[in-house]
Amino acid sequence: MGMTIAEKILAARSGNVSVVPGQLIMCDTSWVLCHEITTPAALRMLEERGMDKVFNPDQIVAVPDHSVPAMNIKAAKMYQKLKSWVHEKGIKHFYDVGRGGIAHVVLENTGLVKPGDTLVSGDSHTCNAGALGAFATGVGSTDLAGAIYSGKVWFKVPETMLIKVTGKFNPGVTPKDLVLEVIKQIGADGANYMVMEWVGETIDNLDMEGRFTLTNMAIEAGGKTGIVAVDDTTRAYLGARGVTPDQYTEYQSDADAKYKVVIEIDAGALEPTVAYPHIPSNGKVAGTDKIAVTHAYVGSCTNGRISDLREVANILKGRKVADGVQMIVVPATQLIWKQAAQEGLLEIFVDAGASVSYPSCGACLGMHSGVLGPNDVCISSSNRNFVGRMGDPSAQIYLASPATVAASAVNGYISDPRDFIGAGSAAD
Ligand SMILES: CC(C)[C@H](C(=O)O)[C@@H](O)C(=O)O
Ligand code: SF4
Repeated sequence: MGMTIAEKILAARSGNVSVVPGQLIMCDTSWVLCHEITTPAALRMLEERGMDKVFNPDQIVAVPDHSVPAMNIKAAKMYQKLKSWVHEKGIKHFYDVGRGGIAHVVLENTGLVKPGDTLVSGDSHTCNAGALGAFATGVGSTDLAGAIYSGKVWFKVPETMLIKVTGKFNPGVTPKDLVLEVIKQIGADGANYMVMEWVGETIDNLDMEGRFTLTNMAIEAGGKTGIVAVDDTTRAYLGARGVTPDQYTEYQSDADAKYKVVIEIDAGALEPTVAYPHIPSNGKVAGTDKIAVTHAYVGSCTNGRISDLREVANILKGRKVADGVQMIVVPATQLIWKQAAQEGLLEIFVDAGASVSYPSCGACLGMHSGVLGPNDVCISSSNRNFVGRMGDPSAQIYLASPATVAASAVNGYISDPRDFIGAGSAAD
């Protein structure tokens, strides 16, 4: 029987000729990604059992990102725990504060995770790396501890959902709008424990940044991970990071692979979409209701990349953030921060009256640098709008593309970015 890309990777990494959905397998993990929030608990589990070792320090990547630079003593201690472990175990892929940023985005750029690899981390957005044709997923602290110790992790082989996307994005419509529309259609549990495999001419024409936005949000539909097959775009992206095809294995889904669900989307019919509180599946067309905002947030592992910042700058250039709106822009990594500075984007943000923050998760999950107060209303380019996600439980979070966030920041209420851009900009 034919297999999907994900099934082929899981078969290869578990030493099986083939696997079928539902099968329990023990897999080798190519990479374990560690940040300072969930790794300390995993390390404590290992220490308490006298199992304080790592399977291979060279297959572990450590990036403190959520609560850095530390905003309180507790956060400082978690950071210290990660850092001292990294030094003790000789983990060389360590992207310290000032050298990294948001772990998932840092990882994209390192060239470490390659097509055909397996990656686990104690973070639900690990699915981000699936855009590279890898099987990447978040696990709990116990499985994380097991992976750190043994380099192995068990999985129930997931079913796969096929998402076929055809047509061309209209100006002002972006991959974020596509993924919000898919989640709206299938629901926040619509892909429960499934791999979301993205195919079709629209995906073929999409750059890697856009693909990462799609795979990143698989978890918001309950997905085990998202995945995109390797093509020339992937090869070129990896090539630019010094990774050549002889260093990885490309898998493609068989023509007779079995899919649990197939959905089809016409990208040309998409509109800028906003997920209303308090669930990412609550999408409506941007500008449907005139909702005043107090905060506008551009950042996160979903949409804090250079192309996102360029879209924001396109709209903010020569304009001002509305009075009464606090706009925060967070380039996802140090490299992106530097590139944005070189391209003059940071200056555009500052001239518009936006605050530019240092690379971290920060306000995305309400930890620091922009925590929302009672009844605040935030339009955010991140991925979750749950109650209390960014601060006070009475705050309202609306999710959208960076372009929609920028348009809303300028108007002071949730707005359609197409009102700000002519044909041929933003998504082109
Ligand atoms: C803190 C971490 C465990 C969490 C996750 O797993 O996703 C965070 O990154 C988030 O986005 O909510
Ligand atoms: S940026 Fe937000 S969603 Fe991404 S890992 Fe950090 S907290 Fe989680």
